[in-house]
Amino acid sequence: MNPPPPQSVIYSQALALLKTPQAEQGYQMLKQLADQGFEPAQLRLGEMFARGQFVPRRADLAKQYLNPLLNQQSLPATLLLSWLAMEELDKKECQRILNHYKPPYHPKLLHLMGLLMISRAPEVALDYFAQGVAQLDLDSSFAYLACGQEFGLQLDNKRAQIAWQKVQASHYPLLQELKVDSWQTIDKTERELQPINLELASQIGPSQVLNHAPIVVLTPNCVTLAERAHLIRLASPSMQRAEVIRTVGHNQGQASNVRTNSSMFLSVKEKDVVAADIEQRVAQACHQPHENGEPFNCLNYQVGQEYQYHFDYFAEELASSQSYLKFGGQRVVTGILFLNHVAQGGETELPKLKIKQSPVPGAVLSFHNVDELGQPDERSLHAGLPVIAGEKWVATRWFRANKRENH
Ligand SMILES: O=C(O)CCC(=O)C(=O)O
Ligand SMILES: [Fe+2]
Repeated sequence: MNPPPPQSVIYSQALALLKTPQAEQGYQMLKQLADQGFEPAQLRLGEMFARGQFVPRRADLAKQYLNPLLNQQSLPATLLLSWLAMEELDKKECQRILNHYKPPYHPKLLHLMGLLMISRAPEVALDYFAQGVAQLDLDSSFAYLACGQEFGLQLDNKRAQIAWQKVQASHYPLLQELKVDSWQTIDKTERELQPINLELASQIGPSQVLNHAPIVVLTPNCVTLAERAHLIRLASPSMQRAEVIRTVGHNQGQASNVRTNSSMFLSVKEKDVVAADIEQRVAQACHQPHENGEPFNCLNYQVGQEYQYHFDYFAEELASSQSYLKFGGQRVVTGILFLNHVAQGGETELPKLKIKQSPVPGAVLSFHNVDELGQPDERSLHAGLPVIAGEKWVATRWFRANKRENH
């Protein structure tokens, strides 16, 4: 009798089957391997349940498969578990997972841990980025310089030089926001990394009220330069010509002249622990429950591109709106996070309220799309005006009336 094929062979067969009509068989093979303790299968199944690939999304099952891998110092398991914890607003658990991973740290982890700390304790974040720079990591290099600049921190001469060489040779987003002569550099001795502490207070605001009834608010300083660059980097690979869900006379999801920019939802496929953290800050700035929010819709406008006057609420008279309304109800509040400085044009205009807001990098503009009775409010009419010079990046979050079931 032939010996059974090695686990790695069964594993490859199972993965191949997932993409065929025999997906169920592939899933059962994976499950068996995972239950036998085969780590690649545990990781793959954990990721499938975390992201809802091939199977319905189930955070509890994802955790069941991924948690044992923490003891093996698995980087992907650490990243997935910390992202799930952050999505569930469980900062303590996120902290526990990240601190479970012991040095030497992977540069990707150093970068993400730094980003999680930057708006809470920038000097702690800087130490994480510095170690990423020592490993010649591009993301950490940008974040090191950006963090030093934004918070007026002193950088190590050698590290700053290495980081600058690295980013200069790349097309890093927001590179032009780095001001080469603004870093204070000295020779610094290496400091030990402090454990991640996500409970430190993070300050948002104070907000500026642009209109009282209906309320329109601008909240500056919600997101740092390094975080803005990170969001753009996450969104970039999947940007495509924007689709407008509902425009009268257009089929749902069809590309439209109302909106000439490109867009993507930063949903479970692209999201990471940092994006999940920033989502929560936007919810805070909009005074809305995080659970009611859709994932970020990231928009990019090149010169001449715009998003013409429109409403964000679902028009109840349209049949297509009913399916959107079923999961969470109406889009009651819009929060627009400005990700960069636009050289000219690109203002967000609410013409009925006489508001024309130029993008303020890192700020959130929020307004209500419904009135006190929850009915669509036409005063929320708005547009993203054409970009005249430069380009424009925003990340929009729409908050529903209720919790969204299928996040
Ligand atoms: O880009 C803007 O200023 C407006 C974006 C917008 O209206 C939206 O995302 O719904
Ligand atoms: Fe809008």
